[in-house]
Amino acid sequence: MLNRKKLEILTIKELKEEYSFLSDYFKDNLINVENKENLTLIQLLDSIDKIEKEENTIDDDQIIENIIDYTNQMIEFLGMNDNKVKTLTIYPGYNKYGEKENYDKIDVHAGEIICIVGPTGSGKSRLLADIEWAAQGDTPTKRIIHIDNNPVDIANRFSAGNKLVAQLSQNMNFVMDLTVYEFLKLHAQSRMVENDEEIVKKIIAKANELAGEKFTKDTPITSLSGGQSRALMIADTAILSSSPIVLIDEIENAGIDRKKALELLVGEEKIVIMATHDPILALMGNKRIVINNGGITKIINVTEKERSILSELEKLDKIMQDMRNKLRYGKEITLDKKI
Ligand SMILES: Nc1ncnc2c1ncn2[C@@H]1O[C@H](COP(=O)(O)OP(=O)(O)OP(=O)(O)O)[C@@H](O)[C@H]1O
Repeated sequence: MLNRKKLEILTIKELKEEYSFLSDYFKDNLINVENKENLTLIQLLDSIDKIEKEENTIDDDQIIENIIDYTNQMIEFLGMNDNKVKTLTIYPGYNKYGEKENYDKIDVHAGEIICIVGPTGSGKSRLLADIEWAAQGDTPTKRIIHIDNNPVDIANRFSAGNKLVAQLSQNMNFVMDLTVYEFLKLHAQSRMVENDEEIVKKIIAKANELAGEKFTKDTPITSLSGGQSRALMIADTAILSSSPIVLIDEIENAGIDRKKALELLVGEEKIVIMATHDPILALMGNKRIVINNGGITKIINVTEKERSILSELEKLDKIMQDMRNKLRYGKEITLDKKI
């Protein structure tokens, strides 16, 4: 989407590169951009003198509003809708013995959670890497990944700014000397969102809901605990990142409310794919992909029957969490409830 903020920052040249149809729009509407491609639209309008504006009835605000409306309608019409992914498809490759995987394809839809399970060394991280890489038969597994029924074009595969996939790994180490607020504000500005203050506040509030111990906007990011920084990155990925696909390599030991974390990510219509052996997370998923010897051997749909166990598991989990807290705060361990 184009908004006023983005329009204020991008030069005419950058605008035309991102929205090629604007070249015709400028011509048709007699906006002369020749030799002015390095200016922003606002600078260009400022450079036209008053008399010329009056003669040609040029109204800056009207022009800006029209360009934003026109661009967003064209984005919609051409199906360019920024980075929204409806379906991710995995086509079969080969296991470590060179045997073909036995399935036609696996479709994953926006808002779904997929878990990857399998013994140590079986190839879970490899599958995550295939997805991150948008593999085109060019990885050891020879799998092919399609996004919205098409291979990912080369620019998108390697572009840093427009990443399809956000990767949340177990270790988050910040080295920048910034407060939480400054860090998020920078990210919000780089994404050119209009209401950055509001978004930064929302991310901090959500991250604090996920993290055990609260932090403030003035906390330096280098002094966040492991759980707090992970909570911050999850909230940031859910709310601010444009990446429609989120890959998570093990979330269970992160010291955060993992159920809320997943709900937050999926609530934003992301596709979440994670390697996990945590039964609570697995039951929150829609499907489980089972891997053995480098190959996908089974795809299990989580049934209502399986999911009905979730509330029991959550009760057990709460007992464990309470015990952990007792340990943490130096209390005696007691079992308050009957299991
Ligand atoms: N189909 C395959 N063909 C060839 N090599 C493969 C295949 N699948 C996985 N491998 C390789 O096997 C090794 C182990 O795989 P990987 O690290 O993905 O396992 P994992 O299940 O994530 O293990 P862990 O649970 O210990 O983290 C890696 O070097 C990986 O590249």
